[in-house]
Amino acid sequence: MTSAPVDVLLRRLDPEVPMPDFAHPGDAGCDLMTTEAAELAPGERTVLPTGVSIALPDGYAAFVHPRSGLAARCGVALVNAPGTVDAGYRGEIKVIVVNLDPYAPVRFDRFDRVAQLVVQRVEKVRFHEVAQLPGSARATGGFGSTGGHSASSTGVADGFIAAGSAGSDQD
Ligand SMILES: O=c1ccn([C@H]2C[C@H](O)[C@@H](COP(=O)(O)OP(=O)(O)OP(=O)(O)O)O2)c(=O)[nH]1
Ligand SMILES: [Mg+2]
Repeated sequence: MTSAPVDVLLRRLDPEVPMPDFAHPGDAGCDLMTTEAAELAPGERTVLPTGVSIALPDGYAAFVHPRSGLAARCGVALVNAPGTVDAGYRGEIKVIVVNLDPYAPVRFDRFDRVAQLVVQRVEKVRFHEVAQLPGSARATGGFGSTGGHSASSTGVADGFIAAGSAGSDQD
């Protein structure tokens, strides 16, 4: 059984940009296109405009995800993946791309599909401060506490995580 689609208002800021579309029934994401051509050197990043803005219903958010084909073929990633589009955001949806290929530049032409947008229901949350959290089987274990992999990066193994990055383990 398929559920009824969620209605999302969409404004085209570029009159020539095609409407976002789902390639197949059941696809989670619809592709976002860049309205500006760009070329990125290895390691370079930029913010690409998509020519669309949306109004999501209350209780929803949209997430800007990478496209796996671009990632596999060209090493293109989204710096903030997944980007979060808040229900109240009325500005142009933008895509923050980075060329992770160490050697080859990557070129985007106008209307190339650069990312995909996934609309999801999100819970409303209220925080209640407590002195102690209820116990759980995992407790404070994380960051590889269950083992099962042998990969290691010199930086992390030697403790060279930049000061100010997340990761203090308070309980
Ligand atoms: O990939 C993205 C991520 C965000 N946005 C837009 C929609 C989102 O609602 C707004 C703010 O995003 P976010 O909260 O991630 O950025 P911030 O740096 O926290 O900005 P702000 O202080 O405006 O919340 O920017 C995009 O267009 N593309
Ligand atoms: Mg924010």
